[in-house]
Order: sequence, then C-alpha cells, then structure tokens
Amino acid sequence: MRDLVDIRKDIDQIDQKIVRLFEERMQCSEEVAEYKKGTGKPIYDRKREQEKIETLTKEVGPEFLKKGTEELFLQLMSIGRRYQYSLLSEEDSYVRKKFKQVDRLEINSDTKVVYQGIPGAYQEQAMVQFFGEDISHFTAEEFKDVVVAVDEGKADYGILPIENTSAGTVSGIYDLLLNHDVCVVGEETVECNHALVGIRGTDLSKVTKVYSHPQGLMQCKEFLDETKWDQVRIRNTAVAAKKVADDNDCTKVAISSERAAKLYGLDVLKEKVNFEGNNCTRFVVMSKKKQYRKDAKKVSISFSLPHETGSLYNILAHFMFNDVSMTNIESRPLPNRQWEYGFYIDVAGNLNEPGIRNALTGIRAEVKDFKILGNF
Ligand SMILES: C=C(O[C@@H]1C=C(C(=O)O)C=C[C@H]1O)C(=O)O
Repeated sequence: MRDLVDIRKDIDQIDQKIVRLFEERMQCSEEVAEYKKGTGKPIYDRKREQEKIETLTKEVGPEFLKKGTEELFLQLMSIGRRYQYSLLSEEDSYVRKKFKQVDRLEINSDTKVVYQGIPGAYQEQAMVQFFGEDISHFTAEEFKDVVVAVDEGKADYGILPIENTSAGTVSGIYDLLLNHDVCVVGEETVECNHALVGIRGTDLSKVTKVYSHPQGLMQCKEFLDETKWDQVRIRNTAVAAKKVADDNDCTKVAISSERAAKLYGLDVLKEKVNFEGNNCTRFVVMSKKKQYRKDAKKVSISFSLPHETGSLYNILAHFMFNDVSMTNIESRPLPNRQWEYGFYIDVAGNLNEPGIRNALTGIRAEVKDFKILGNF
C-alpha cells in the first residue's frame, strides 16, 4: 500500500493542474461573453450544456463516476455562466430599468391606504403600526380588492397578510402579488393575540358555533379541538366579532383581537387562545410605483421551474456565488402546468448591491415567469 503522504502529493499535483485548466476554461468563458454581448445571443445555452454532459459522461465507465462527472460539469458550466453575467454591462440591468431607488416612501396627508376587512381587523393594526393613526384609508371586502385598488391607482398603498408564525403562508396572497402590477415596498409584523369573544352573559357550555377567519381558526386549533363547536370560516376576524355582536346570540362566539371585541361591544370570554405563545402575522405593504428604499433589507422574487433534477439547485447557486443569503423559500405546483412549480424566495439585501443584481440577472435568464415582487 502506498504511503498517505505520497498519495497526497499526487492529489496536490492533479489539483494544481485542475486549477490551471479551470482558469483557462474561464478565460474562454470570458471570450464567449464578449461574443454574446456583440451578437445578443443569450448567455444560457441549455442545449449545448445538455450535449456536453452527454458527451462527457459517455466517456466515463463506472456509474458513480458518471454521476460525478455530470455534477462536476454542471457546476463548472454554471460558474462559467455566472461569470458571463457579471461581465455584462450594468447599463442593461433589468433592475436599473424597472425599479427606482428612493430615500424614503412618500407618505403625506394625500396618501390613501387600503386594507381588507373592517375596523378591528389585524390588517388595520398593521396599517396603524406602519403609517400612524392619522393615515387616511378605506377598506375592501376581499384581499383581491386590495390589490386591484392599488393596481388601478385608487389607493397609494395596500396592506396584505402574508404569513403567520403558527399557521404558515396565507393562501392566495403570493398569487395576487404575482398577477397584478404592484410591488412590495414594506412589511410590518403584528402580534396576534386571539381572544374568544362573545356577547355579555355567554355561557361556554351552551355555545354551538365559533366564527373566525380560517387563519384565526387554525391558530387556535388546539383550543377549538377540545370543543364540539361548528367552526365557521368568515372573511375576517373583525367581521366575525361584528357578526356575533349583530346576531346578539349567546350560542355564537368569535375568535378575534381584544381590540375588535371592544369596538363591537363584546366581552372577552377567554384571553390568548392561540396555541403558539408568540403568534405573529407578517403583513406586506404594496404600491403601484416600482420603488425601493435605499435602506431596504429584503428582496422578494418569484419564478417557475420544471420539475427536473438540479433545476432549483442550479438557480440557488446564483445566490451562493454572489454571497447572497436566502431567508425564505415557498413552492407550489402551478395550475394547468403539470410538474412545473412556482417558487417565491426572499433574500437579504438591497437592489442597489452588485451581488444582488448579478444573482437576479442570472436567475432571470434561466427561469420562466421571473418577477421581482419587491425590495423592502
Ligand atoms: C460558455 C458558454 O456559455 C454557457 C456555459 C457553457 C459552458 O461553460 O460550457 C455552455 C453553454 C452556456 O450555457 C457557451 O455558450 O459556450
């Protein structure tokens, strides 16, 4: 058996050769970038990459090494591509063309905000936290109406809940952001301490129905599972409280904020019925204007990918190589597009940073349905 020191000497020499060859290969990549810049040919050439993998793996015998060769060259080609993107002129930058950097968001006495629900809703709380008590505002019936009002210019800003610490993503919100010409410009977290509320004199043993938004019901699941009450889904936690107050029926209760209970003259029958101690909902603030604050810290994007080995890995590599850290990822199957998935990703950073711009340029060129949802 050879001595470890000897074997390692060989490995070191091989590695040095690999590094030199790598540099040579990257030099060629640079030339390819020049060529592509001149001719307008896209950087990513999927067919060429597939052919390369096929040719190279054919030359390798053992299955394990075949797989390894594929992985190695997928990486090499992806590094080459990212290098090419970084060499492309900033003038062409999609981000620069689409988004405007601002010192701060314009908020004044003419500013109008829209939220879904009625007073007492957590959305209202989010609005007050973000814009202050005196902001002029109106309400909408559905989440969709909020986005449409912003898209049509009827409101300058809209508020939507996006995720909750115990119940997860609020369904349908990402799709609304994707399908309308709006941009996320801020976010606000609201602590949601749900109370069980009802009219004065409600006896819990006589209750038959509980009303709340599906998120409210989910966040209080452990408490509600102990009861035999019908759980009725309603548009909003505040709407639920108002309904119980309007019906004036002591067999009905609602899950809402204590603030909503007070507003509609209900009693708090039980405080904090949510199962997670620190139950918070994150709200996004959107505007029609494609803008981002120069101190914004989170970029949110969406795109779709076919369900193929390595497709997501390939895209996430753009973040890794540009030192961008990912803070959240959501995926869901796309309607009417079998085995294609929509992804929503949050990364830490600002659209004015070169690393973020490079990563987004590369991703945009290699996915379908790319959209920057906002930087906030
Ligand atoms: C270098 C090129 O650009 C990209 C990178 C490739 C590689 O590194 O081999 C292959 C195809 C392209 O996706 C090229 O087009 O040849």
